[in-house]
Amino acid sequence: MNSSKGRTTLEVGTDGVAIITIINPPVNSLSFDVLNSLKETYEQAVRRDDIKAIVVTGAKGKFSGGFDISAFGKIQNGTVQAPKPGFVSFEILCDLVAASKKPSVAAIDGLALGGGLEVAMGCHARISTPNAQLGLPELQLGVLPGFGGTQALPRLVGIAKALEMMLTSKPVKGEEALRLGLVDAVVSPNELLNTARRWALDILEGKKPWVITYYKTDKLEPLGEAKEMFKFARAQTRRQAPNLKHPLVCIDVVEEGIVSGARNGLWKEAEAFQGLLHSDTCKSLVHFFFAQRGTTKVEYSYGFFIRILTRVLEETRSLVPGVTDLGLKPRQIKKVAILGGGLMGSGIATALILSNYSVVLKEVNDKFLQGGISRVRANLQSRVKKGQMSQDKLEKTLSLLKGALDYDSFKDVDMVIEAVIENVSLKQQIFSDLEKFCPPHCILASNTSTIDLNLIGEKTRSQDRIIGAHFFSPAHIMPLLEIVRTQKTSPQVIIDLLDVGKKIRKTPVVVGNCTGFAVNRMFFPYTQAGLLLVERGTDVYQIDRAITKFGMPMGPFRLCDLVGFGVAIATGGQFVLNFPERTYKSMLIPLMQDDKRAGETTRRGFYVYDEKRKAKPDPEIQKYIEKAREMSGVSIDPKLTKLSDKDITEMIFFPVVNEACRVLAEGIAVKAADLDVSAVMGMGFPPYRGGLLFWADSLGSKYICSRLEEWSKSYGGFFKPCSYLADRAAKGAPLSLTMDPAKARL
Ligand SMILES: C[C@H](O)CC(=O)SCCNC(=O)CCNC(=O)[C@H](O)C(C)(C)COP(=O)(O)OP(=O)(O)OC[C@H]1O[C@@H](n2cnc3c(N)ncnc32)[C@H](O)[C@@H]1OP(=O)(O)O
Repeated sequence: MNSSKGRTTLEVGTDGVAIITIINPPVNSLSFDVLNSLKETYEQAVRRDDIKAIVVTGAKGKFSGGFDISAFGKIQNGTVQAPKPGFVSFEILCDLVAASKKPSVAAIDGLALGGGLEVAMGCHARISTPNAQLGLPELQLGVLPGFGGTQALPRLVGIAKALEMMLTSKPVKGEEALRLGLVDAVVSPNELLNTARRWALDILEGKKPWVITYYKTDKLEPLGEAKEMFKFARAQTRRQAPNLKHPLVCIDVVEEGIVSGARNGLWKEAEAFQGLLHSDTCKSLVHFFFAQRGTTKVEYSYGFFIRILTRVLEETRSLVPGVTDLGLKPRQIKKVAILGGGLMGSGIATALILSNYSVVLKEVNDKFLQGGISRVRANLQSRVKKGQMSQDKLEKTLSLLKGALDYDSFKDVDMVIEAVIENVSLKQQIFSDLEKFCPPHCILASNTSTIDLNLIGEKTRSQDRIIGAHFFSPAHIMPLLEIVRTQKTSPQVIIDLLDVGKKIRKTPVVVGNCTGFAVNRMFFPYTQAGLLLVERGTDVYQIDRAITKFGMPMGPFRLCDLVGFGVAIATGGQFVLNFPERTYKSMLIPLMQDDKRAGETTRRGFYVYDEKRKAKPDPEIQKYIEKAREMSGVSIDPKLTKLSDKDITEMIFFPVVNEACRVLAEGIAVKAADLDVSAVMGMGFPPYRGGLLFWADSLGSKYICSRLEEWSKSYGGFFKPCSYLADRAAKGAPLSLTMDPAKARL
């Protein structure tokens, strides 16, 4: 079939129980080699007279993370041939494992996800540890469970719970799995194998039930009730994910099995899996899966190498090039100080204490300090309200937070994150103070979203430990962390912050130092394109509708209302200053702000808001648009008043793609995939489109460039394609093609 990796082993004990172990580090994924080996080993176990019963488990405390996702791409591009439909679900799990005359028990520790759980469900019983995670997350990859999971899970836990687990992709832990009937017992890791062996023998001896999952019916809801559940699930899916087909296909497949029996369901599952595997959605989501895991691999870049080497020579210090390929180990960060208890500072403090870091929160006076601590408490309280945390745990977590009004407690901190207002001289003063009061190993991070880090650290001699830690609001919820490194930031400091980022469950992306870094650079043209179109006659609300239909959580105008016009104007100012040639200077937002329409907080912006914060279009905004149009000296363009949704999407997003190309060309990001992750996690770009540049490449650089050129002739330099984009379009090359590494700014 193919030359993938991994294997299974077979070991027989004196009790006549064979232990089949899946071995394929790091997560024991089910490569074709593993699956073939599993089949062979099982056949052997069934054949051998010295074997009475079978236990399946995974090596090193992990059952299995599911089908090998790296094989998806190989099947899609034809380098590997997919096994025939039903090879795993019928041939291995149904006809070999489940139908065997020897009982099988799955011993589950760590992960049993996707295909991993499907293998376990093929067995006659399952024993797990309390911390094991069991789930079918295939929908997150644009496919459905393809090893029989659509039929097995409803038969073990009921249709309603099975649909929930598949549609949300959320795993359950051992205890909940036991309550649901997904596992038969929960034991500690060191009792796991012995319990499973004994259980298998008990089945053989008739002391425990011999259950074939696919024939089970006791958990299935009656047909009438089931039909209602399918109807409800479809309606909810259409509402929540209108652009996605595969969740609906999954519901159809589950229904087929309920209406026509598990074998028919399994056939439909096998066919549907093959079809979905080749969909654009699956290709995009698989790309995103690996892009997300690739952000922490910040490897050697030639430009960086030269600079570091030069520095080594200059400073005769032994520094080594690269970042994550240097063999450096993250240092242990125990105590972190945060300066500023506003929205950002309190959010960052919340994220840190939730991951057991000791935090000192410093403010300028007691009133502000108490305000900051209350915000942290409120953040935690909302978790209690949602049932994600007990009140007891809240108090324990909060005890990790100490308040401070001076620098006395900074003498043993390992990292400081400054999160005060965006004022250069204030930040410079703070960083000189930090240099005095913090120990020499302490990392000095700033949460600035726009200011140049070299400027912030100008008055210190600690440039090598100054780094940007750019969180997104609300910091305890948003998953992205931009780690901004200057040319002087030491690799060790980057490694340390990457480690903290992962520990607080963020996706860290390392970027270079410039105004707006990566995410805000890409966000800027998003709003600007909206303003340009509106001044020339496109309807505000049609723009927002088209963009939401494309898959963004909200359009540019609803977003402006949410962040507030004050922030929009302040960041806009930075861009006008730094990139004047491509900034569209509209007075629309300042005009509205002058009239105390400043967004959601004032309950009026581009929309009006009721007490429940529900947004409603407001015809009154027309007067501001007319005034802004007059001030810009532009007139309505009839073509722009009747744009299709597709045209709107392209006119808003192609300038964003253009800016992303500049960010790549300048070496602010090292790889296109990092920008894909940043766009999804920082901007809300739909992951099922694979990220900004992956999506752009699906349309083609030539097409994007020609449209931008056409618009730039009619509407000015804002649309002018940058040389990186124009160059790739001329060559017919993808935008994600690796740049010349010598230009990297990292
Ligand atoms: C037919 C079937 O129904 C279809 C399927 O089974 S599809 C697969 C279903 N399984 C999944 O979706 C699980 C995907 N994996 C995950 O969610 C997470 O990796 C995890 C929860 C297993 C582990 O998370 P975490 O500990 O944070 O480690 P993480 O960095 O994500 O992964 C560790 C490594 O394992 C790899 N990996 C994880 N799951 C994998 C899989 N199923 N196949 C191949 N590689 C996998 C990751 O790419 C990463 O590789 P790297 O070190 O080279 O970057």
